[in-house]
Amino acid sequence: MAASFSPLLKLELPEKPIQELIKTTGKQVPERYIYKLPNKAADHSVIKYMDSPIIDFQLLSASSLQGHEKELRKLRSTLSSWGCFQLTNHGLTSSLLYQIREVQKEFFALPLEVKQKHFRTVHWIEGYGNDTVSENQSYNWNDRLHLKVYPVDQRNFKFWPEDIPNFRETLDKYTKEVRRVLEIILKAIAKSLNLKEDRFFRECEGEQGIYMLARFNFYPPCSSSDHVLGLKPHSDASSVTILLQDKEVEGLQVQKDNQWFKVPIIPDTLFINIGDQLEIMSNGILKSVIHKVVVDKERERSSVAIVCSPHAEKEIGPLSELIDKERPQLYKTVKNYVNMYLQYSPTGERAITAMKL
Ligand SMILES: O=C(O)CCC(=O)C(=O)O
Ligand SMILES: [Fe+2]
Repeated sequence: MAASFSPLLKLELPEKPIQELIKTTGKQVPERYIYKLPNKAADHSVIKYMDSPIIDFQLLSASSLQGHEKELRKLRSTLSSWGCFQLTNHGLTSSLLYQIREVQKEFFALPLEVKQKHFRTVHWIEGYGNDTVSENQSYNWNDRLHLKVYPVDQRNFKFWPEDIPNFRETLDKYTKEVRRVLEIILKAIAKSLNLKEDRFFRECEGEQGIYMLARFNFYPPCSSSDHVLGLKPHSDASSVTILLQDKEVEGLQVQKDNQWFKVPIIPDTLFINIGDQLEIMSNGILKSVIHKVVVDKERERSSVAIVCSPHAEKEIGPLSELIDKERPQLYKTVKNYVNMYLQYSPTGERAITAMKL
């Protein structure tokens, strides 16, 4: 059975980026940014660190290596409990990680007149700006730049800053490297579930190529940081998200068994999380992790997420190999899940809940 969509909501975008807002409001947090639910989780001191294992990319990629099978078992176990892990030995050089962080820094440091040439609209996320929310929902304390990076012919250069000389080249290089990692990760995940190695990869790649969106997140500091959230609790719409955290400033937290855990910063690792679409395809074996971002009182924080999804026209649903008597089909099938997600998330509800049978 295919899922149906709720009617379009009235969506709102903040008038100004936070970076501009804080120039005029000083320490006062505007009402619309105050996160209304009890937000004890913003208190770093009482939250433990996530202790999911670190996964070694080299061991995942070569079946000939001793330790490959063990790493696959670790992968399956962490993805069905935490829904995320930190990846080491991925082959992205420190110099490339430095460069992508540098171009990001340069973008957010550009004057508003320049950045606003790349403003997003209320109708679609690509471009510079905050997230849309529906009436009465609070805004995230976060300025973002979203850019389609793959397939290459889908790039919309009007959103790409031309004032930063290395921007295109760096993002292009970064995308290629993340795609390389993504392919191996998707293959390893399939193997870990005893599926054919290319099962998830082909499902995501389809005929049109996997869809990759780069999301540059920038969280200015907020002196009343326990009243705001950089990102409200959410799961990603993606199959898989590959995230480069800030080098120094923590903020990302993940939920497991209704408890929040801080994600530690481990130099040069990538943080990988399962998104809703892989939870659906795996018939609920893999968990699309709920996560949020808290804001630092004094220091700005940045991250670069690459969210990877099948093409909108590709119908997705639980794989037949993962449905049986013990594990009946848990989710409907759907086309353009991202669109469905974008209709639900401004309300604070999870689209994946509507996908359950
Ligand atoms: O900034 C982070 O660490 C997380 C970003 C995130 O969750 C997202 O972009 O979906
Ligand atoms: Fe996220």
